[in-house]
Amino acid sequence: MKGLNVNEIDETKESMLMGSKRINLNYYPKCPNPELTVGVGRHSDVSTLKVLLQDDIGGLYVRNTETMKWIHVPPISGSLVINVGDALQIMSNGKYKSVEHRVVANGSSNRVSVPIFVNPRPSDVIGPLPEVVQSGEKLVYKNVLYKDYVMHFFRKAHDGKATVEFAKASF
Ligand SMILES: O=C(O)CCC(=O)C(=O)O
Ligand SMILES: [Fe+2]
Repeated sequence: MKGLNVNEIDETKESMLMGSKRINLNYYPKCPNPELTVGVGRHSDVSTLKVLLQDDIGGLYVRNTETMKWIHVPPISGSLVINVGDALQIMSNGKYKSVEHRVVANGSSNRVSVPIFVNPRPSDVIGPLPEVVQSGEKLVYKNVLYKDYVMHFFRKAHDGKATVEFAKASF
């Protein structure tokens, strides 16, 4: 938060940054032809942050934004993978970028993943934090009701980093 000029987290900010949590339970049965199927299609998470305890199976890929190449996250059992999500991209006015990722099933093992999503509350209106834009920088994102943002994400198929366009400022 220091990198965003935020030195104090009051109740409103606490709610916007971490007012609700969600846990997903993902099961990827072993798949004889992983290249012919989709584990989880490419997307960014709608959360502020996501925390995922790793096992030794692997299958999570993240996208390098410069080369656009997919990088396999090395499965280090017991380590935590922490992803920036769209809510933090919006609140940081684009300084922190949510990571595009996808999941490929494994050819020889079943895999279970249990990501923990730390989110704003559904009733929070999120937008670039005042501390981030106090120097007068251009607003890249507008204020959106977080519930509307999440509904927009779930109404469509996964489509990479397109969800965050919903919160793009249009002026
Ligand atoms: O299973 C994984 O490694 C990640 C799953 C995921 O991206 C998600 O649940 O949003
Ligand atoms: Fe995800």
